[in-house]
Amino acid sequence: MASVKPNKDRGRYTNDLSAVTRQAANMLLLRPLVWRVVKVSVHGVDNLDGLDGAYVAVANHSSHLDAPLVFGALPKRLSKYLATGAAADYFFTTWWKAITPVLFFNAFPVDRGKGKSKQGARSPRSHRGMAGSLLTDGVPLLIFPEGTRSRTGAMGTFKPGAAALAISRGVPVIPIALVGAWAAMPSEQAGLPKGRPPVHVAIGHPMDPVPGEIAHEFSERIRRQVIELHDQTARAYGMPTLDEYGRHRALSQSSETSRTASTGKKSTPTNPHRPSGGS
Ligand SMILES: CCCCCCCCCCCCCCCC(=O)OC[C@@H](O)COP(=O)(O)O
Repeated sequence: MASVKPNKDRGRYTNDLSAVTRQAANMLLLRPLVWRVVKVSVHGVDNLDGLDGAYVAVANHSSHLDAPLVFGALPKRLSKYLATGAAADYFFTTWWKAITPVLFFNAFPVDRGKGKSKQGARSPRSHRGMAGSLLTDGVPLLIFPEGTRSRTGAMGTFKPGAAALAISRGVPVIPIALVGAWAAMPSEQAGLPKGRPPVHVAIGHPMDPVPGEIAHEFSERIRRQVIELHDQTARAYGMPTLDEYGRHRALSQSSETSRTASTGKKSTPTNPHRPSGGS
């Protein structure tokens, strides 16, 4: 059963001193670093005029730049207490892996059903209820509903949890599309982006569930809105749309199938925005 103890475990997410320190660390350290290694353009901040109180921000996930991009793009009044859902099996296995997401992004653990459950350790399902409790406390959430970074640039399916949370707590969803983040820093790349590639953060109008809408339906509507924001921006700046990434993946898969059949060797996905043979 859930082992979240309300005040002990959640107090730090609403702590004022932590919030001010986090904002300063983001504004003075991480934002300048990220804005230096990629050329960031933010669109649609006006769509958030008048938005107050808790919300769920939902974005496509393609790189480790994604959380810093969202924190750096949102107005300060909205990012102050923002807490980011981070994979428990990836970021919360040791204190040193948790330190960056917790200090900069107010991260809370999300279970993906992965990871080993050692005796005495938290089970892979022990953080259930945490996100809902934070929203109830008035803490806005940043959730990447794909649950994993894109390996190809295309967008994956959305888990309906973010939509379900917004419905159950009666808060709006802010749809956000991150364009160019995969090309800038794909998951297999160890270092920082090279050549200051362009990245766009497109923020949409807050979305409310319509009466009677169930989580899967709302989630699908949010996903379509993220795709729309992504592709409108991508077309405007001559960058690949999600469909183009999807087609490229399909082509690579079919050419890989024929290559594997003839050579027995496997290849990794290529980046349609990079010269072939580039690192
Ligand atoms: C300029 C470089 C700046 C680098 C900052 C690094 C900060 C990384 C912390 C981000 C924490 C946000 C959590 C994102 C949501 C999440 O946890 O997604 C899972 C993946 O992510 C890792 O799993 P996977 O994609 O499956 O390998």
